[in-house]
Amino acid sequence: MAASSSAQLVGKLGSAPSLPTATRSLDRIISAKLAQPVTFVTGNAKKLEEVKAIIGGKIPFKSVKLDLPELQGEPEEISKEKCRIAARQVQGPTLVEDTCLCYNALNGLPGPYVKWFLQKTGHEGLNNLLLAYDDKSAYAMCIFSFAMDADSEPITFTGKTHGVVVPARGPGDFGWDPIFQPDGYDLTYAEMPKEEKNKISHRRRALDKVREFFEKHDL
Ligand SMILES: O=c1[nH]cnc2c1ncn2[C@@H]1O[C@H](COP(=O)(O)OP(=O)(O)O)[C@@H](O)[C@H]1O
Ligand SMILES: [Mg+2]
Repeated sequence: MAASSSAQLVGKLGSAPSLPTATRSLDRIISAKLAQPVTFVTGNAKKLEEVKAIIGGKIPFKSVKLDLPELQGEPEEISKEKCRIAARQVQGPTLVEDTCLCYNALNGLPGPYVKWFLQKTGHEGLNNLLLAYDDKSAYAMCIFSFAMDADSEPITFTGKTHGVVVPARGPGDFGWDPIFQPDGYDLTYAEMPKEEKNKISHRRRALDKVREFFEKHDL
């Protein structure tokens, strides 16, 4: 979807012969950049769905399905390292993201390791981790990393949404969505209409920053 909309955009820009010269030359620069869209690398179909819904058509990107190895460490470094590995394969502008669910009572854990906790212990296990604490507050965090190519240092864009961890409610088709209830809502991410989640989510907030960066640098 995004790939085809960027192709349409390139097509549109390329067929504007009646524009003033200054605009035309700017168009040429933009067209040249759009000719090589950003490759969003992810092995997670649900993430891709949301990224498309949030920035599809706004940033020219295509996607490649690839499960990348993840370093252990601080969330920002994990995302950056994912990006370095991905950029070597893409050989061009590369975007990746890593997502964390961070419990305040546990100083940010499970954080980047939530994937393995979810896989091994499910929603119930993720709730049980907080049994010993009154504080059920948490934040969802998404860190996108972007690199122009394999030789450039990735830049990161972080988005956070604060909320509480609750017993699972709602459809279970995306990760820990059923156990995360964002502040100001009576609904978990899973119970909210997709469009609503995409307006306030950690992913949306991070992607707003990615988009600002692309706009600022005329990419
Ligand atoms: O927006 C979200 N809602 C619920 N679960 C999510 C969301 N984003 C990522 N996850 C889940 O959080 C875990 C950590 O994500 P990570 O970024 O390492 O996933 P990936 O390796 O599948 O790309 C995974 O289990 C993923 O499915
Ligand atoms: Mg991860």
